[in-house]
Amino acid sequence: MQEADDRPRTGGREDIDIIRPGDNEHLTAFTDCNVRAPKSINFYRFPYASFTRFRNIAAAHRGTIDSSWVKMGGPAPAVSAPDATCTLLPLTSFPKNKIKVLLLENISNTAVEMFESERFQIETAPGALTEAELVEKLRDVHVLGIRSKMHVSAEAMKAARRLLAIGCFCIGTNQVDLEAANLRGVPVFNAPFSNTRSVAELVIGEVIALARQLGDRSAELHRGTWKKVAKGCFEIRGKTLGIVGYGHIGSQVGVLAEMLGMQVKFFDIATKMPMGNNSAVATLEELLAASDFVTLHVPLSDATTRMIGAGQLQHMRKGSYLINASRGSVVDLAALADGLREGRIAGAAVDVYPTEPEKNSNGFTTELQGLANVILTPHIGGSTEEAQAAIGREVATSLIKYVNRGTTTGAVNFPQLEFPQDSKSHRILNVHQNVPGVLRNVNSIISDLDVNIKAQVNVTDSNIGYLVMDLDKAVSHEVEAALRELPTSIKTRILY
Ligand SMILES: NC(=O)c1ccc[n+]([C@@H]2O[C@H](COP(=O)([O-])OP(=O)(O)OC[C@H]3O[C@@H](n4cnc5c(N)ncnc54)[C@H](O)[C@@H]3O)[C@@H](O)[C@H]2O)c1
Ligand SMILES: O=C(O)CC[C@@H](O)C(=O)O
Repeated sequence: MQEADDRPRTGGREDIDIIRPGDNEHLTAFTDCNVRAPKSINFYRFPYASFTRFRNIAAAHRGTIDSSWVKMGGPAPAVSAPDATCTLLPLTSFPKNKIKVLLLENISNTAVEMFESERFQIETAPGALTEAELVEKLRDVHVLGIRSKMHVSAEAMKAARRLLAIGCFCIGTNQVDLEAANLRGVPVFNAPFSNTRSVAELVIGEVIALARQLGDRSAELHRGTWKKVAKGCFEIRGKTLGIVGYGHIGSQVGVLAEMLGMQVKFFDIATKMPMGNNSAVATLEELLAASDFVTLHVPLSDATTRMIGAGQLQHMRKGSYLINASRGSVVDLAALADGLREGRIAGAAVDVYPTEPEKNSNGFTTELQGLANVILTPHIGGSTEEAQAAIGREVATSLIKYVNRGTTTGAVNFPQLEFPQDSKSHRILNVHQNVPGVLRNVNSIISDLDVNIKAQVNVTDSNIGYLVMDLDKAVSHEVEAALRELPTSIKTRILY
């Protein structure tokens, strides 16, 4: 939502002309701010002027009064001490302080501060919610922010009548029913590479830790057992690292591993440019058979669910290691536990699990607990201060740009659109079913109303179309109302 040119103008220490004191009230108000960017009005109350009246004036200016400033009753204060200060918001099509943002799972303060500076209402919670709790919360939420735990189902979205957008403050978006969101006109944003380096560094650390059995040695000493051994411990120099999924994280791991003297091979379903001396292999089986360490960096999909099971573990070299920091369901953990017990797999580092606790305080069990040379971490691949701050900034920026301007660049389930808006026009955003005849109907509304369109862009995917129109302020509300009525319309908004 953005400032309109025709918002109430106030000048430096000038009376505000909409204030008309009643017969028995003497109320003056003026602002200390300049004409182009008014920020606040100070109210000076004389006998009989009521707080309600202040509030009404503030509301007329799309402002909010900080009530702690209000001193009711008593003698008129000196002019230098205002009774109340009304903070002005820019006049928008939907007041920003009515936009409700729900942020779950300990989302970084960087994001919270960005939403605060937009004056959105923010509610935060440290963990994920149950589906029933989410449904209840989503009733009046406009923007939902989650990380990897909160599952957002089609059912939960049904109740979310006001939901404009979802932000996944992470890379993975498998926790959201993306198609249901698309069909409801709700774009989903993520941070595709803000935690890439953090995951890659964790994986490199784990390669060394597994090769030297660091987890076990450390645990033994914590228990008071001194066990100085070289058997079964190796340098990683010259060993082969096999990377499954050579995207952002996989390729970064490949670069770092090569710097440490490893040979790097990768398998990806897409053709990828190898970094440095990394080389592609044609099949997963070939990769598994050629690697001393196998690390998984695929997204969760039908094809990757249980992509490493008993059969694939049989293809791995005897005494090799497996690292999974992708998604829990990519590996059959029972089969991995068997492989580890039998000694075919010499060690594993696992960061992600098919089922993970919703909150930090909840208990956790896995079939891998108690096995030798197994490093278990609680889904911390992206959990560094650097990554969380960068993710907070990136996803909050996308959400704010969508709320304020309708920009969908970076949305993972939505037609992509971004173009600047001329401040003299209003912008209408219309998400509609992608069926024949929609644009004909839109254009007939426009020609009936004799509207001057300044810009019109329609982008589509297989389900929906996203139409953005900048047009004359004088007719924008009529056009918006007519578009809303079209049976093909899913969501229609107006911005100014
Ligand atoms: N542990 C953590 O904290 C953590 C942090 C970030 C990301 N992740 C997970 O890591 C995954 C990968 O992240 P990324 O940024 O590298 O994603 P990416 O999209 O950049 O790369 C994924 C790669 O996997 C490939 N791929 C997809 N399906 C495949 C298949 N069946 N076989 C082989 N290759 C396949 C893709 O072509 C792509 O190159 C994310 O989807 C997320 O689930 C985990
Ligand atoms: O921090 C998280 O919750 C998720 C991290 C990771 O799995 C991701 O998808 O980015």
